Amino acid sequence: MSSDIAIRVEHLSKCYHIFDKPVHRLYRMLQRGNKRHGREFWAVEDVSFEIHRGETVGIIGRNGAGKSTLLQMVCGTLNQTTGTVIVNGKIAALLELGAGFNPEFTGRENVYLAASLYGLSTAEVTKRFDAIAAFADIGDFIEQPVKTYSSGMFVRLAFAVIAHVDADILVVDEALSVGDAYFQQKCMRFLNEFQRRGGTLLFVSHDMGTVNALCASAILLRRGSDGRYLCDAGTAKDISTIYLREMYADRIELSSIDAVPVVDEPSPKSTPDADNIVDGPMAFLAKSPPTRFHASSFRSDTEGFGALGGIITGAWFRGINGETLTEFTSADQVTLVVRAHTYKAMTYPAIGFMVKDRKGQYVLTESTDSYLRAQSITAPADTDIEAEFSMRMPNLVRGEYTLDVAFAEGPGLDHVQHHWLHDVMIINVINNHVVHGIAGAPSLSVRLVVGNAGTG
Ligand SMILES: Nc1ncnc2c1ncn2[C@@H]1O[C@H](COP(=O)(O)OP(=O)(O)OP(=O)(O)O)[C@@H](O)[C@H]1O
Repeated sequence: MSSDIAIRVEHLSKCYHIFDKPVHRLYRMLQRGNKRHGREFWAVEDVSFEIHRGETVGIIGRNGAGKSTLLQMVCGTLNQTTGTVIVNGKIAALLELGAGFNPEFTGRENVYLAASLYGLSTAEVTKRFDAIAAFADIGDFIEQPVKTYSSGMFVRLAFAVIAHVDADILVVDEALSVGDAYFQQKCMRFLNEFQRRGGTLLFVSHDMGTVNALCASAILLRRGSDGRYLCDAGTAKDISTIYLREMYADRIELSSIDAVPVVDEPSPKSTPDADNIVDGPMAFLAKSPPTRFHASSFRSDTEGFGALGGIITGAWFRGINGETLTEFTSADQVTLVVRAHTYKAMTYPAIGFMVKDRKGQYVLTESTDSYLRAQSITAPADTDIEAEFSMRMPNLVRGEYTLDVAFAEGPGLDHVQHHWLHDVMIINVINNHVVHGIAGAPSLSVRLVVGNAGTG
């Protein structure tokens, strides 16, 4: 196999035997495969593809499409019925909660057990144990049997192990990333670094935004309308477009079958809300509902880096009366204050912030640098500096976000990063009307004119 191929799958299939009653499985075993009992179910059929080293590939398909079955065969934890899998390099996977763990063993014992399955010697695990425990960050639970763990703790420990076994290929099911926002950001940083070092990543996801953000290419598994099993590979953009098109095509079919004419509801014409009627009987105007935000307090014990000529010491949202805000909306004028402290005299001190979504993508960033560069600001040693960013927050899609803050010195790209702190604050966004993309348009009003469209 060419040395730049990490995985080659050829005509791979998996057939399960389904039995209506448990006893039928026994009959079949006793009668050496007599097919009278049970029936065959092909979970994966005649799949072929190649993945190059260093590629990040999204594995997509609806529930039951065969993603886990395929990847378990790729990882060697499930035998195929037919076909071949060739893997070039060490592969580690986070596909099933608790796979490779013994529930009766403690977290520590399971680290040794799981890492040994990836070929690490006891001495090698001992050398890495502290780093694994620090990554998992589950405190004293590391000495408890894993059967007492929450699913979040399981994932933390399992991810910590696969992050420390020097895998060349990682297989991660996004559905298992059930950790909190801090842990999720830690995993995303690890995966970004793994990609940067040339690792090959297979990422199972149902979220096309994530697939497009993380992956260059994707593989789509499904059964066609004629019942044939299909596997398409291509760019993430093309494959996610096929997936969404097919999913919505099905929904349109369903809704047209299910649609029942509604006769009792008032027609738009008779809507009694006079505020909605602007000009003419068929024009409707609505105000965009504000998005609600909840901001946690500042946390300084998070991961960070920098030359430490100064440090970030605080960050909070402030209202127009100077009060600290934990709850606000997109309609409110708010100020994000970021405070730093200098340990040395600085020329051009600059402070910036970045709001990240759960996948680690920056959705909102700002810095004092581009606004204040011309003003040649200096700051003596041992001084507090505050940056104030006054704004209205955009209508971000519902979810959990985190805030990174950074303190640098020097203009533009020619700067020293003194302190970059990850995830100093969690920002929860409650938005019931924006469901796609990153944010809703900052609409002043939304109007629908029925009948006279185009007349002004
Ligand atoms: N041990 C088994 N015996 C019989 N059928 C099985 C077995 N394991 C999986 N299947 C079936 O194989 C099909 C593919 O399952 P698989 O778990 O691979 O799908 P998936 O794409 O990973 O789904 P999801 O997105 O829900 O995790 C499903 O119809 C499932 O019911």
